[in-house]
Amino acid sequence: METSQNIIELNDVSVSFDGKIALSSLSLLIKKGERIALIGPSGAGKSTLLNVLSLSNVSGTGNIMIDGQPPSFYRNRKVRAKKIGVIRQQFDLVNALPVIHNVLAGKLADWSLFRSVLSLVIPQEKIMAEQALSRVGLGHKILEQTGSLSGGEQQRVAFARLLVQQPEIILADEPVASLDPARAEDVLGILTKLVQEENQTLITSLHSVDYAKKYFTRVIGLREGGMVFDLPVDQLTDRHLKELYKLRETSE
Ligand SMILES: Nc1ncnc2c1ncn2[C@@H]1O[C@H](COP(=O)(O)OP(=O)(O)OP(=O)(O)O)[C@@H](O)[C@H]1O
Repeated sequence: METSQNIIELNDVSVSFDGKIALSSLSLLIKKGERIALIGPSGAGKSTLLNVLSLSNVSGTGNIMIDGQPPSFYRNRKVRAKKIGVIRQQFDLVNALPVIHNVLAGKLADWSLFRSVLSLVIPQEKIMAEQALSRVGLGHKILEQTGSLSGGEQQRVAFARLLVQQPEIILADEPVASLDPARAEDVLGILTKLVQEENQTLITSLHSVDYAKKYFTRVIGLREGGMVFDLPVDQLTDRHLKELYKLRETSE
């Protein structure tokens, strides 16, 4: 029998900055294994929603439960890192270090400080890093300086780091925004394949509707902090998209 456990539950979540609404009374249930694309015009609240889900210090109102637990349960970095992994557009890699160290940084939450510092000299768990890098097609670049890699390769290093971290939920904010279309497809293809292999839950903000349709199972349209639609990808129509992206009528 299929279990339909909600790994994320948001109830009536609102966030505003200086009185301006960024998220407005958002309620949302997300099941384990879903691949969700957040789409919508600039300023719609996509990044704010991802920040809320990452349990960053976003102040707002409403209720959040991650795998049945409130945010306070995840205050400990180790506990949080096992549940939630984040990929950002700028990858958050240390450019001056070899690739292997950036990949093993995925283990930092597990390791003692001593071991983490030691890993800068004697790479620990090298096999684990090698395996993760092979899975993203970068097994041959393990000792290269991270900053010398292309943008697409650096994003793959960030994925390898997540393979080592093994969070249950992956939040990705515009992971392909800085890549050309061929590399963007390549990177999204790898990310969504890994997520399926690992049975993880993926929530990604995207500007491309085509990528949302091709790589994700569910699409949520946000506009001005509110939800315009929440659909399985195969039910998304041009009418939904027109409504989502329409330019605001001016009074002129
Ligand atoms: N730290 C902040 N301080 C003030 N206002 C903010 C802050 N973060 C977001 N906002 C505002 O909240 C609203 C939602 O922004 P958000 O970045 O979540 O949108 P987005 O959909 O991710 O946009 P984009 O596609 O351009 O990245 C916007 O009006 C934005 O200006």
